[in-house]
Amino acid sequence: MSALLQLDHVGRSYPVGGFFARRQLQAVKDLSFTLNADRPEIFTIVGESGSGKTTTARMILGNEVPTSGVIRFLGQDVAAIRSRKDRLAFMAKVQPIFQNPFEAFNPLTTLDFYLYSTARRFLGLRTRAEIEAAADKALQHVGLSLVEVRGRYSHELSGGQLQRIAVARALIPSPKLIVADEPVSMVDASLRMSIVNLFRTLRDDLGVTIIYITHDLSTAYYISDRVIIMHKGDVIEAGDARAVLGNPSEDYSRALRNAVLPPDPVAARRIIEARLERRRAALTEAGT
Ligand SMILES: Nc1ncnc2c1ncn2[C@@H]1O[C@H](COP(=O)(O)OP(=O)(O)OP(=O)(O)O)[C@@H](O)[C@H]1O
Repeated sequence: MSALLQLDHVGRSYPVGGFFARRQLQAVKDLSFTLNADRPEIFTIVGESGSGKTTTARMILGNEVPTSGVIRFLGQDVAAIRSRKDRLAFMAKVQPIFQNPFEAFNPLTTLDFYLYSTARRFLGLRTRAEIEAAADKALQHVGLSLVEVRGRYSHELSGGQLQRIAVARALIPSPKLIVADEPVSMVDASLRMSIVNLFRTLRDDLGVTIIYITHDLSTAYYISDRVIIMHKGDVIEAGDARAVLGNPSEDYSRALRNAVLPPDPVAARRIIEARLERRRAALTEAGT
């Protein structure tokens, strides 16, 4: 078996109470797992708030360096990637999807711009026709098309549609791994299943492995192949998703149920409205 991603006794601690303080908060403790390069899967990390999920995602994406252990992507130590060229090559293969699609896109920039600039940056495309073809192809994979998206702004679309566009953008460089950190918690409950179903399609049709990070036990149960459950930085359960999530032990299943975030599209809208307002005010003040 060749490993796509290997976490080998990975830990991450932070000083508590100031930089020179002796106490450390162990956000992630001794985490090990391997994703197989030959078998795309949906690998889910479930856990209540503060259990270390986002810290793990940030380390896998190379945005945070482990304080112990090593993360290897296709055999390469992620923390040791230094040059701009190597970093770009890594980012092409490992793409993130973030929680809040309303924050991922600048409200004053049309959405097609993000797709075009990703195609230019990662694929090195230069002509308008090539760039548009790459954007359209990626959008088709998520059930959209360039005709539907061209010239539109984030506030014109729902959270579910925006998250699809975020997935399309991530697909442009043909990644091997997508790290999706709470990708449906800001999406209307009725649209969540369609987004997680999309992850299945990406796994099956494009051979992309997905690391799906969530509080949401129902979508986790529905789409995951394997799951780990984290609690205060530790993995307290790991294995086949049906076995682990179908039969969780009392304590943590209760803790997780309590931790499930309500769908909050209203809050997401409020964030975007406030950002738009701030930008409009700044533009007016600058006299433009
Ligand atoms: N940069 C940092 N400095 C100090 N402590 C941090 C930092 N990042 C995370 N932590 C702490 O590490 C712990 C794990 O945080 P993390 O964000 O990884 O958890 P999580 O499971 O993703 O939670 P949530 O679902 O609320 O995002 C928390 O106690 C958090 O406060």
